[in-house]
Amino acid sequence: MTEKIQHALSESKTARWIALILISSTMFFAYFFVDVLAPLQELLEKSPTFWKPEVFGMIGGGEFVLNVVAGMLIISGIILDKMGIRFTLITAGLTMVLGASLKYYALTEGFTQTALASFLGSFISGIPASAKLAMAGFAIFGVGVEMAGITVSKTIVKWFKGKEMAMAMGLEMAVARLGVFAVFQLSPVFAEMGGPSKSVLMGLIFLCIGFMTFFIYTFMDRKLDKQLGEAAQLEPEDEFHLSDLGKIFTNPGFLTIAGLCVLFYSAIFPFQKFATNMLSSKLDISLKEASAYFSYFPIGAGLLTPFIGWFLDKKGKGASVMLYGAMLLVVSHLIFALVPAESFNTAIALITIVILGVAFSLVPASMWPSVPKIVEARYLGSAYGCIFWIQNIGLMLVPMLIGWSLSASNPGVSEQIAAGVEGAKYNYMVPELIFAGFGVLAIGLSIVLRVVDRKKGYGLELPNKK
Ligand SMILES: C[C@H](NC(=O)[C@@H](N)CCCCN)C(=O)O
Repeated sequence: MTEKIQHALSESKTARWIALILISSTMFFAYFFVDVLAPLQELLEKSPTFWKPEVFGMIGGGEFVLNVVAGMLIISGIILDKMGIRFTLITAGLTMVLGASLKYYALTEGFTQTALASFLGSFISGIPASAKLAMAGFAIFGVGVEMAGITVSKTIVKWFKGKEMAMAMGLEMAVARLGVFAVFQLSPVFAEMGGPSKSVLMGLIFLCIGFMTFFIYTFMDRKLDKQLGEAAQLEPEDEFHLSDLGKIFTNPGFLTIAGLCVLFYSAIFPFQKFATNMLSSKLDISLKEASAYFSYFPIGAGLLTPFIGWFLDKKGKGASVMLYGAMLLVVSHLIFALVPAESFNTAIALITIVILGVAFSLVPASMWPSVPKIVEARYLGSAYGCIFWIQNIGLMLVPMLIGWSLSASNPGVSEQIAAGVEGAKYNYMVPELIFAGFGVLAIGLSIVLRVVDRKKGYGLELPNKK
């Protein structure tokens, strides 16, 4: 058995990194598709789609609906543990392509002529038929992309456990964040060639390439399992059972990390949706300029993440790194909230974005490689699924909370903006204080995590590399 493991494909550095490149490429295309409409809000408000900002926001949240409400993320985790990595990667890839195709079809001219369009337009008239179908497609895509996310995490653990695990996870996230950067640069260019549907079509084509890289990876996965032979086969008592969900939800380490995850990411991903407008209001610059400043946030954070991962593999200190990340999160949101617009300038904005970017590298780099240390391998997929599920609840609800708080703390401003009043803009102090509040709670949970780690001996402060 030991000999088999010694000769396994995963012991070859080249093979491990090729496996990582293949699965990370899919995540690049997947994250590209997630935000493909984000830079096109203004275009979509016009003919032929006529999507109002609320409709646009609702479609953004649609990504998480099936995962949260129908519990699809928990089901995805169970599928992963029961059916294995290859089956789940293919299912996730096909689900993403199916959902993306529906979203594309919703934006085509052909769809407007169909009976389905007439039917979808016959109820809730405030939401156009195209938006309803696009939201359904995005919800299906959302199931696929989150299923892909948990499967990729489990795959990295399979190849890199005891080796460069955190660095590999950091690199995968870096590649995914490059996808976000790429879409902010390219989607407007594609839209200039043929409207939003062209951008979505390009995103769909990219996803098909991503499906191919997942597919190619499955051959490596099969080979690795074959080489490991019975070493890879679980004993009957090692198989996943539904009752393991109970073990996950009563594990104090899991509960603390899941709480930390929802609080931290609620102050990052929903913030990304409002950041351009916030910077443009506070710095009194155009949306285009503000968006250009902010596009460096995901790429900067992404580039730093593998280095933090490398440090965690060598030196450990994962739980402490999560605490420092939460602290930086609070500092940056407090600067955005409390520095008055008169004193806020480009330099302060950039420094604050850098601080937030560092937080966005520290926490993900240390959080995801910590999960295999707190749960057993046989239900690792379900544990990732459950954490993502809890996180998705926040990602679905927080944008609504922020939108509501923005309107409530700026009475009459949206009407002025709609009426084209010169100089009308939002003050983001209250939403920013809410984001900072999530950070304060995350600091509290990071401290709890260090205590739980010491008590239970998870080894979160130990290096990953043996
Ligand atoms: C690895 C981690 N991914 C997630 O947290 C996903 N559940 C959410 C992705 C949302 C994309 N709009 C990450 O990217 O840090």
